[in-house]
Amino acid sequence: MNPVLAELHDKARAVLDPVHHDFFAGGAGDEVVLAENEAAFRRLALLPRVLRGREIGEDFPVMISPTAFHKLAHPDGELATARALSGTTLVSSTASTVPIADVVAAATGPVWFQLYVQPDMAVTEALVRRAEQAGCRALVVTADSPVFGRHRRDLAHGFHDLPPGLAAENMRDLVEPGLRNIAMSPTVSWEHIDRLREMTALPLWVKGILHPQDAELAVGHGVAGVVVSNHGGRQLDLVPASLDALPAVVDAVAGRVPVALDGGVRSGGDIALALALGASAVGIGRPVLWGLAADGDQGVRRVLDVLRDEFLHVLTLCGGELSRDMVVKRC
Ligand SMILES: Cc1cc2nc3c(=O)[nH]c(=O)nc-3n(C[C@H](O)[C@H](O)[C@H](O)COP(=O)(O)O)c2cc1C
Ligand SMILES: CCCCC(=O)C(=O)O
Repeated sequence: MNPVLAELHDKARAVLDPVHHDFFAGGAGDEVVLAENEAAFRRLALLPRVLRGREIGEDFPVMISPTAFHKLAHPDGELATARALSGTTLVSSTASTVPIADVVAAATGPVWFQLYVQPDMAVTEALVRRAEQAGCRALVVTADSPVFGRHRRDLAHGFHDLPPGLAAENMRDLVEPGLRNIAMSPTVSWEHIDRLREMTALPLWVKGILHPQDAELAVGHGVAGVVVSNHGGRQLDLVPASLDALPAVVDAVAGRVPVALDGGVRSGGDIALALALGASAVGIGRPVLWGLAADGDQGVRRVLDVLRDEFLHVLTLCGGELSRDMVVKRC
């Protein structure tokens, strides 16, 4: 892990209510997948190419993955995260504690809207219109959550509601006045993806793909991209590390749409490994929350800056290009 990220996590742990720290840090079940997401990177090595004789560009293929409830981390919540982007894309959660229009207004980079499809499609449509009117550039439908994950740390703390004064603001006054809960439903299907495509011209990504046949289905349903993700180990605690699931999805998609990855990315080297295995970009979840809790927008900026600097350094050391033949197992 990049030491700056470790330092920011230490600082976040010191300032956060332990219940909120554990909400951010925790995973589902025995937290096997949570640990595996990071461990998977340590099992791989990169074989650099040399003497390629080229300067590298400044492209930084990183997005901020959608995470809920930023006001639990910092009083400015998602506004602080949005201010820190300087060109990086923020995927803003349905469960943000700031309305999406305010997130976009504060943003210094593109904002995409992460959508939990609501079984009442009138509610889903109202969310989509809200995201469109706010100026979001894409929708990211989270597909790995037919039901809430069971997070033992939250259950042990009895944490199931936001404290008074905080709410999932995007869920206010949709269809009718008042605040709705975010529903997760096993009835959500590819048919909803088709309906969303008819409903909006925004590019539609699907997040939470692990099985190559689902990647194939996603392409068949006309998505603009897929995100290989296990929700940071917060849903099914039986799945592979997202890095280990990546190559089969990349093969199934075969270049037809971009394939992003999130889960366990903690250094510039991790970004390079994911790209070498075929990811077009990576998403960062918890480290952004640690930066936010430690130091608001400055902390988030620091996370992005150290990852950018480290990634470009690793890329230079690798000869400026990354491909699957450069990845080997450590023995
Ligand atoms: C506290 C927390 C809240 C999250 N909330 C959402 C969410 O609202 N929507 C979503 O699609 N994913 C959510 N995720 C999953 C992240 O988008 C992402 O897949 C995961 O955090 C990536 O792993 P990382 O934290 O190891 O970088 C959440 C993750 C965390 C840690
Ligand atoms: C309704 C909030 C969902 C947040 C989430 O996706 C998570 O905590 O992993």
